[in-house]
Amino acid sequence: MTGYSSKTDVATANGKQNGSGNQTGENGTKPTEFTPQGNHASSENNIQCSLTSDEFRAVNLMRQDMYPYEVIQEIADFIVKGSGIRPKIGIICGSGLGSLADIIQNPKVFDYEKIPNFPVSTVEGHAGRLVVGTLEGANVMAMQGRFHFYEGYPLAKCSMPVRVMKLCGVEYLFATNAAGGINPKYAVGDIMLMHDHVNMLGFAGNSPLQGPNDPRFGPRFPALVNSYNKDLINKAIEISKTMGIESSVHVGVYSCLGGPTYETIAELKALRMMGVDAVGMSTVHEVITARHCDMKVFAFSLITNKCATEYSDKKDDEASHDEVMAVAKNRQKTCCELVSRLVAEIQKTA
Ligand SMILES: O=P(O)(O)O[C@@H]1C[C@H](O)[C@@H](CO)O1
Ligand SMILES: Nc1nc2[nH]cnc2c(=O)[nH]1
Repeated sequence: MTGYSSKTDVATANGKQNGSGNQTGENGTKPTEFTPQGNHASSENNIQCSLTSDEFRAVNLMRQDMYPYEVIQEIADFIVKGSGIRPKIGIICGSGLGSLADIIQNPKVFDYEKIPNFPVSTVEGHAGRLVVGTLEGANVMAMQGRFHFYEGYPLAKCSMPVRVMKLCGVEYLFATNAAGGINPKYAVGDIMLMHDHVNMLGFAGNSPLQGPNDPRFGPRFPALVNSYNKDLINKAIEISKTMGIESSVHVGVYSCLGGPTYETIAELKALRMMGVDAVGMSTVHEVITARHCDMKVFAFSLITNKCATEYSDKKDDEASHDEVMAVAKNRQKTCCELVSRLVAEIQKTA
C-alpha cells in the first residue's frame, strides 16, 4: 500500500512543496530523491528507476490512497472560500449524466486540475469539474466527473471527494451512475433507485475505509444496513408518479465491480443469483464513505444497457461505453428533473 504517514509524504506525493525531494520526513527518513538526470534513486538502498521525476510524481499522485483530515479540510476551505457557498447537497454525476451539474444556478466552476490535491478525471463522459451554486434554492455542489477504481485510483482516493463534500458542509449525497440492467424486468432507459448494494470489491478485501481510521470522519466499524435513506427513496417514488414515469422507475440492488471490463455471462448469472438488479463500476465506495461520516444518501442507476444473462441471448447484447453515453444523453432531461424535484423537497422541509 502506498499510503503516507506524515505531512512530508503528502507534499512528496503531490510534487508540490517537496519538489526537490530533499526534506527529511517526521520519522527521520529521507524521502526518495530525484537526480538532475530525471531518474530517481533512494539514498538508502540506491534503487534506480527509469521513470523521469515527473512520471514518478504522477504515478505517486495516482496511487496516493490516504488523505489526512487536514488535507481534506484544506481542499474544502479552498472550495468554500472560492465559491462563497456552503453547500448542503452534494451530487455525483454518473457517466453521461454531467448535465445534472449544468442545471445549477449561479455556478462557480472549479476544474479538478486547479483544486489542490485533487485527482483528475480520465474517462470520457466525466468532464472533471466541480460545480458549486444553487438548485431550487438549495446550496449544492456537483462533481461533473467521478473517479473509478479501474482508472488506477485506490478506492480511498476515488471517494475522497465525498469527505471534501462533508467538510464543505454537505449533509445529503446524491450519487448517480450508469449501470447494466440484470433484472429481466428492467428496460434500457429505466431508473433504479438504489435501496441496497452488494460490495463485490469489499468481498475481495478492498474498502475505501482501509487503513488507519480517523474518528473525526466516523467510527472504525460503521454499520451499513440503513445506508440508503428511505424517506428520500419514498419521496423520489412520489416524484416519479407526478412526472408520469413511475412504470420505468424501480427500487433495487446495485453492485460495483472493478471494471473496466463489462461482465461475462457467468458473472452476470452469479450476480443475479445474489439478488443484484443492476451492475456498474462506481458508487458503492462513495456511499460507504458518505455513511461513515453520517451523510444521508440517495442514489440511483440509469439503466443504460441490458445485460445478457443467458448464453442464448443475442450477440448484440454486448455492452459498450458508446451505448452507455448515448442512453444517458437521451435520459438526461428526466434525470435532471428527478434530481431537481428531490432537491426542492429537501429544501422545502429544511
Ligand atoms: O461513473 P459511472 O458508474 O456512471 O460509469 C459507468 C461505469 C463505467 O465508468 C462506465 C462504463 O460504460 O459507465
Ligand atoms: N460493470 C458495468 N458497468 C456498467 N456501466 C454501464 N453499463 C454497465 C455494465 O453493463 N456493467
